[in-house]
Amino acid sequence: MTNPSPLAGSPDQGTPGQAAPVKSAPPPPARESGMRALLPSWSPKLGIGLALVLGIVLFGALGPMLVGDPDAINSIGMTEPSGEYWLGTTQTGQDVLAQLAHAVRGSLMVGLVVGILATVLSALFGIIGGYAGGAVDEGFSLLSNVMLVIPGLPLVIVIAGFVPAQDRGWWTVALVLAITGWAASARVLRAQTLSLRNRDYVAAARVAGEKRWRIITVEILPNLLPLLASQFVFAVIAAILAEAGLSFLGLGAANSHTLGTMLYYAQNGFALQYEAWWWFGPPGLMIALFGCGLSLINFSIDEIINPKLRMPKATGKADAPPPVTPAAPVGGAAAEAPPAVAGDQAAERGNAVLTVRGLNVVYRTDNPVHAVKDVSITLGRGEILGLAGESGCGKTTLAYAVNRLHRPPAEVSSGSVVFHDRDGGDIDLLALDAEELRRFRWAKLSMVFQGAMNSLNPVISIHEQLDDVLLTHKPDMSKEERRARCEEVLRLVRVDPARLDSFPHELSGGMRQRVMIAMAMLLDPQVMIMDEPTTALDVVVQRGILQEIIRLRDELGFAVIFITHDLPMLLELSDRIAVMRAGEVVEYAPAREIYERPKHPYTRQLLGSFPSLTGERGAFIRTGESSLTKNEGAPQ
Ligand SMILES: Nc1ncnc2c1ncn2[C@@H]1O[C@H](COP(=O)(O)OP(=O)(O)OP(=O)(O)O)[C@@H](O)[C@H]1O
Repeated sequence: MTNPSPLAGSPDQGTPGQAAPVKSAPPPPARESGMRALLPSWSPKLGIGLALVLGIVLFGALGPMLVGDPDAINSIGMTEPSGEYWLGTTQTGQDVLAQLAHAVRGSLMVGLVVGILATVLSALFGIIGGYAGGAVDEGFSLLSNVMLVIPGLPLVIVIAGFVPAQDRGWWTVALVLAITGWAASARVLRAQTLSLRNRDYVAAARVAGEKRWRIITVEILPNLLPLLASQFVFAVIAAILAEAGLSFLGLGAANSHTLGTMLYYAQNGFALQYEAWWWFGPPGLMIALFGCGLSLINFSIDEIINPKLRMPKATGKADAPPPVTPAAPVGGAAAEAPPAVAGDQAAERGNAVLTVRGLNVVYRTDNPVHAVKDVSITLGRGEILGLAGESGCGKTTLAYAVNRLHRPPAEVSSGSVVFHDRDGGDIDLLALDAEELRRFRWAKLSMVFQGAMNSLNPVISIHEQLDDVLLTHKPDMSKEERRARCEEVLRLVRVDPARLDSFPHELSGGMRQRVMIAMAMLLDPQVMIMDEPTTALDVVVQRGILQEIIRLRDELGFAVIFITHDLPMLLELSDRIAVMRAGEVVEYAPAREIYERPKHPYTRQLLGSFPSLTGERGAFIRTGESSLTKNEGAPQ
C-alpha cells in the first residue's frame, strides 16, 4: 500500500500530520517515568483497600510482640472490654486482644502460603500444559480435572482428619488448602494460554528461535499477570475463609492461633449464648475487613498491569472539558487553505444522509490529545466519501465518534452529528440513549472495522454470526427467512452461499473481508463506515473488493465513508474526498478536483508522495491510467 512520506509539520507539532495535544489546555504535566508511571491512579477504592490490608497486616506482624501471652489463664473469668483488657477476656480469663493479634498473624500466614502455593501450582499446570500441548497438556489437564471433580470440602476434611489434632499446625491446614485449591485457576490459565499461544507475536517469537521458557516467561506470562494477581488475591481470601470454616468444624489448626480457632473456641465457650460479642465479634470482623480490603485492591490490579485501563488522574478541573480552540492553520499555508467545507455540495443538493458539524473529539489523558478538530462534513445519499490522511491524523477517532463508538478517555467535546433518515426524520446521534443507539446502529449505519477480517469469531460458523445480527434486530423473521437473507448477502459480495456453514479459518482473508462487508449490509443500512477495510489484503484482492463496494453502492444505494491513508485508492473509489491532517479537515472537494487542482499544500504533498510509473504524477499505479480521465465526470 502506498504510504505517504512524512511531510513538513507545523512548528507546534511533534509528528507531522498527527493529532496534536490540546493547545488551549494547561501545560501537560511532565511524563511520569519508571515505576511511578506503572502505578494506578489514586482512588478512594485503592486507598481504603490499602489502608485496611496494611492495617491488618501491621497488626498481625507487630501485635503479637506488644500483647501478652494469649494462652495465659486468669481467674477473673469472662469480662467485658475495659481499660485493662481492651477487648475483654474469654471464659477462662484469657486476653481476647492478645488472642486476636496472634490469630491474625496465623490466618495471614495461612492466606499467604496458600495464595503463593495455589498460584504457583495453577501457573505450572495451566500455563505449561497449555503452551506445551500434546501429552504434557493431557496429563496436566487430567490431573486438574480429577482435582476439580473431587468435592473440595469433604476432601479437605478427610486429609485434615488424617493428621492427628496435636500435629495440626497452621501450615498443615495451609498445605491441604493449597493442594485442593489450585485446579480451577489452572483451567482458566490453560484456556488463556491456548488463546495467547496462537497470537502473532508469540508465533513471531517462535519463528525467531526464542526458547520455550523465554516465550512462556516473556511473551505469555506478562499477559496473564492481571489474571494471576486476581487469582492470588482470591486464593488468599478463600484460604482465610476456608481455614475459618475448617477450624469452626474442629478440623483446623488445633495447636495454632488463627481467626478460625478463635471462633471455634468462642463457639465452644457459648460466647453467643452469653452475649460475649467481644469474643466472637473481633475475629469475624477481621475476616470481613481483610476480605473487603483485598477485594478493593483487586479492582486496581488491572489498572496496574493494563495501561489501557489507566484513567487520567483526577484533578480539580477534570470534569470541565478543556476549552477547544478553533483549528489552527496547518503547514504554514493558511492563506492558501480553503474553508473546511468547500466541497459541501450535498447539503446544497438537499440529499444528505449524514451531517457532521463542528465536531471536536478529545482524548482526556494526562496529556490530552485533540484528535478531531472542528470537523464539518456532509455525506450525500449514495455517495462514497473518502477520508484520507496519514496515520494518527484522527480518521478512526472521527469514524468512531460519528457512530458513537468512542470510549473514555475519548470524549466528544462539542459539535453535532445528524442522520437524515430516508423516511424523512432527522436523528441527532449524539442525543440517542443506549437502547435507541443499539437499535440505530447496524440497521441504519453499519461499520466495517479496521482489520475487519480478524473481527469474525473463530469458533462460530459464518451462518451463526450473520444470523445473530438478524436475530437481534429482526426477531420477527423466521429461521428460513433469516437463512435466505444470509445467503443473499453472501451472494451480493460474491461468496458462495455454500460457505455459510464454514468457520472463519476455512475462508481466505479476502473472503473473510467480504463476509464482514456482507454482515454490514445485512440490515440494508443507509450508511456504511469502512475503516481501512482492505489494509491486510494483497493488491489484487483489494482491487476486487473495492470494485464490489462500488457495484454494491450502485445497486443498493447506500452511502459510504471510506477511511484510508491511501489517497490514490480514494481517488479511484470516492465521489468526494476529505483530507485530514492533525485532526482537521484541511481540504474537502470532489475527487477529480482533488486530483487535478489540489488547493491545500498538504494535499499536494500527499499526491506528490506516491510514485508514478508513467510520469510526474499522471497515472494511477495500479491501473496505469486514471479512472478519472477514463470516466469523465464520474466523481461528483
Ligand atoms: N486511547 C487513546 N488515548 C490517547 N490518545 C489516543 C488514543 N487513541 C488514539 N489516540 C490519539 O488520537 C490521534 C488520532 O488517532 P486515530 O487512531 O484516530 O488516527 P488514524 O488517523 O485513524 O490513524 P491510523 O490510520 O494509524 O489508524 C493520535 O494522535 C493518537 O495518538
